[in-house]
Amino acid sequence: MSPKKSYSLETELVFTKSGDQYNASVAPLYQSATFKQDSLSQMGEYDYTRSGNPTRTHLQNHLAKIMKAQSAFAVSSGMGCLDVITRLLKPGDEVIAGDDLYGGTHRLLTYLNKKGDLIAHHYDTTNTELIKSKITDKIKMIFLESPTNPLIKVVDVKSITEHAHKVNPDIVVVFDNTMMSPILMTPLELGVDIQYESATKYLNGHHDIMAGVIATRSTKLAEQLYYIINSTGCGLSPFDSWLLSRGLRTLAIRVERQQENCVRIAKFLHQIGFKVRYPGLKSHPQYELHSSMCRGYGAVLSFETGNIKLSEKIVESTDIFGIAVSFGCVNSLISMPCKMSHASIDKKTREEREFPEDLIRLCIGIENVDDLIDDLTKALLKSGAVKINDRDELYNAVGLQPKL
Ligand SMILES: Cc1ncc(COP(=O)(O)O)c(C=O)c1O
Ligand SMILES: N[C@@H](CCSC[C@H](N)C(=O)O)C(=O)O
Repeated sequence: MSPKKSYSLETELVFTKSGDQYNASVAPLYQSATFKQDSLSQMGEYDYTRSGNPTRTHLQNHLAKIMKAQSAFAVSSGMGCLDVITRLLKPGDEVIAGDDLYGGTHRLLTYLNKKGDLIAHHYDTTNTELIKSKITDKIKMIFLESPTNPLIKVVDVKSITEHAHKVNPDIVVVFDNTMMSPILMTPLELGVDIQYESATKYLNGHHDIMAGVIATRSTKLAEQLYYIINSTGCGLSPFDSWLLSRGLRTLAIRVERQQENCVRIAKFLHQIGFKVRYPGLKSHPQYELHSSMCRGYGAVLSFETGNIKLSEKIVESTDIFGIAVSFGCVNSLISMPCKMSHASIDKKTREEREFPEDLIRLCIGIENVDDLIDDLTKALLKSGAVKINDRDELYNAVGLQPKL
C-alpha cells in the first residue's frame, strides 16, 4: 500500500474522514457516557467516556495530524493541559519557566512551588544564553511560550530545546502554542517534547467552549499523559469535542483574516506614535527570530499609552471591540492585562518583570478592518489620547483614506 498522502495544512484542516458506518460527512456526536459490551470476553474499543469516546478520538486524530504529532489529547481547558503536564513531575523536581508566561500559568506554577510539588526558576527566556547557562542535570522540565501573552516576547525555541536535550535527553521541553496556533507554528518540529495550547482561543475560534490540547511525538510521554487524563477525568466532553472539530475546520481562513486586520491596526497605532508590541512589525526587536520560527504573526498586539487612566478611557470608549479577556475569536476584544487576564500575577512581581500597568491588549477578529480602525480612532479621540481635532485630520496625518 502506498503511504498515506498528506496535504497542505489548509486542506488537512478541512479534509477529514468521518469513519462513520453511514458515511456521514461530519463525524457524528457520541453523546454517551457508557458503551455496552458484546460479552464479558469480547469487550469493544470504548467502555466509558472518561477513558475514551469516538467523538474525542476523531478530534484527537485530526489534531495530531495538524500538529505533526504522534498523539494528541483534548482536555477541558488550557490550564487543564498544564495541570496534566505538571503531574508528570515528581515532588521537588526543578523546572525552568519563563518570567513572562500567561498569568494563569504563573499562578499554577507558583501554587505548585509553594506546596513543594516543584521548584520553579523563572528567567527571561528571551535571553537565550542565560537560559542555556541555567540548564543543568537537575532540571526536569522547561516551560516556554512564544510570543508571550501579552508582552509579545519571542523565545528561541529551537536553540534552547537543542541545548536542553544535549545537557540531558530526558529534560521535557514544554511549549505553550496558544498565541500562534498550529497554522502559524509547529513547535514539535522545532524539537519540543510536549506542545499544548488553549483551544478556547484560535483552535475553536468562537468563544463558545473551553478546551485544551496536548500533543507529543513520544510514545512514552503519550502513555503517561493518557494515564493522567483518564485518572483525573479531564478529557474533553463529547459535545465540546464535536464543537472543537467544527471550529477547527475554519482555523486557516480565520487566522489569515484576523492577522491581515491585525497587521493594519498595528501599523496604524505605530504610525500614530504608540509603543506597539507585535511580532509582525519590523520594529519588533525579535522580528527576524519570530519570522524564522513561524508562518505568520497572529492577531494579538499590545500597546502602551504612558498613562493608566488614559488607557482605561480608551478601553471604555470602543464600541466594536468588546471589553473581555481571551483572544483568537472571530470578534475583536480590548483589555488591560494588569486588571484582567494577568491580574493573577501580583503587583510586585509585575513591577519586577517590567509589566506596564497602562498596557492595552487588542485581540483582533474578522470584522471589516476599516470599521475596527474607525472604532479605535473614535476611542483615541474621545479619550484625548491623540491631540488632533477629528478623524479626518488623524487619518490624514497617518496617510489613511477615511471610510465614507
Ligand atoms: C497563553 C495561554 N496559555 C494558556 C491559557 C489557559 O487556557 P484556558 O483559559 O483555556 O484554560 C491561556 C488563557 O487562558 C493563555 O493565554
Ligand atoms: N479570570 C481568569 C482570567 C482569564 S485570562 C484568559 C486568557 N488567557 C487571556 O489572556 O485573556 C483567570 O483568573 O484565570
